[in-house]
Amino acid sequence: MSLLPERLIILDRDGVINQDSDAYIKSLAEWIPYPSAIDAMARLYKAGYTLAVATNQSGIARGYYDEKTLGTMHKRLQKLVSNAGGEIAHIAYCPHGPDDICHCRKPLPGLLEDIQKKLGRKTLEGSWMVGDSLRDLQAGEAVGCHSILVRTGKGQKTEAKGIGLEKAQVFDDLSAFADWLINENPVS
Ligand SMILES: O=P(O)(O)OC[C@@H](O)[C@H]1O[C@@H](OP(=O)(O)O)[C@@H](O)[C@@H](O)[C@@H]1O
Ligand SMILES: [Mg+2]
Ligand SMILES: [Zn+2]
Repeated sequence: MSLLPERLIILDRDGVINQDSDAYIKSLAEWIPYPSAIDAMARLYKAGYTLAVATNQSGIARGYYDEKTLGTMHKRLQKLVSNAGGEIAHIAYCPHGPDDICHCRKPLPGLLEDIQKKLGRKTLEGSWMVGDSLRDLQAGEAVGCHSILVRTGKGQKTEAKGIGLEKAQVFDDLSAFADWLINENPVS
């Protein structure tokens, strides 16, 4: 596994890996992955990238579901990616709500710092943060990540708002970003 920061891709979950909902993703049945995203994760892994996930899960603080249920979603995600030949090195989540004043709720960088520590990285400078919301990109930029906005989930709305996207590259979905990273932008 490469320890080069540019070989680390940190993915937002809802709206990037799986369908999002304004009513939150409250159960395994509601967790519906984008098939092309699972395939893209496996392709990136096979191309030598390390994958991690950083996700806000305020639905826990709001009482919509519990950490056990969230765990079933993440077990399913890990299995799907592993069956496709990939692997997720770490899934970091924030269970808090907006009023909990934690350090891990994006746009704060706490989840990414957790990933950095867990993966034993010196820096995230030059790593990739892929999200559908501005707060995902803000969390990444706070620790020096390249910003990748995808148009799935809330991505089209984020793009239309046009705020804070000066440093972002925009792709239709995770698969299109994977194509670009693997085929057009060979990393040393
Ligand atoms: O996109 P990631 O970070 O993986 O997860 C987002 C979810 O936790 C939920 O985050 C909520 O935001 P608030 O937490 O209520 O501000 C809403 O945007 C929901 O629609 C969304 O499902
Ligand atoms: Mg999202
Ligand atoms: Zn938190």
